[in-house]
Amino acid sequence: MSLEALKREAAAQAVALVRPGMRLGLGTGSTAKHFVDLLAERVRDGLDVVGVPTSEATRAQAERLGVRLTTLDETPELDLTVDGADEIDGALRLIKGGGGAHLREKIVASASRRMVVIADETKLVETLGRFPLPIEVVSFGLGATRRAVEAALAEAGCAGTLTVRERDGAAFRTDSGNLILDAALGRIPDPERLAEGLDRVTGVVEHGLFIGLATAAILATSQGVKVLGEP
Ligand SMILES: O=C(CO)[C@H](O)[C@H](O)COP(=O)(O)O
Repeated sequence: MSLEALKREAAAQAVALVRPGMRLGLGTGSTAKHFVDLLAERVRDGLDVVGVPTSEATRAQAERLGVRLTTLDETPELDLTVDGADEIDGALRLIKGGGGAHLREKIVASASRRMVVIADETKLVETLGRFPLPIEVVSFGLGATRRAVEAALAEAGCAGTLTVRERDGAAFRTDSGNLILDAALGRIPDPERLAEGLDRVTGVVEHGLFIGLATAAILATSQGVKVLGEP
């Protein structure tokens, strides 16, 4: 099976968890895109749900496909968020933000009773950190924020380089207009400690470590679907 087929399979399993009347968080990325596609098919068949998109890209896709949308202002509590991830460990800790949407993704997941991660098997790791950790920062004071982030990384036993994310030769801007520092660390020995350290840095808007948020992960493998946690 191709990677794309595995992602779609994980998305299909997650769509099966959706019940009429649910308030959903709609994730961002290529795997979450399959989920929104498949959800829209069920909506066309009469399923009544409402969703909060985690990015402008997901908003555009859901609107185009006729999935009814709301906001966290109108609907501050959600039943289920389904989203992809860049890395998942056995304790359901995640790295997210490869698409630069982790700020809204974390807000939406935090407002949700359950967060189910969908991914292909390549995302499951022993130790987080092979994927560069995205850290969203405000552009004002970037040099000082960068130094404070480096100190937080060192304090948490991480070594590596920080790169300002670019796209098409210019600094990448998130949906909220901020910059992203990608931290290439190789491994993160203590994700909780690093998350706490980064949370304390003024100028950091949000980082891509999701700890204690995912309640389950649906991982599509070439041998079938593997589920971690309680979906
Ligand atoms: O966190 C994300 C976006 O900010 C995505 O969920 C993550 O990058 C995974 O994307 P994909 O399903 O395309 O591999």
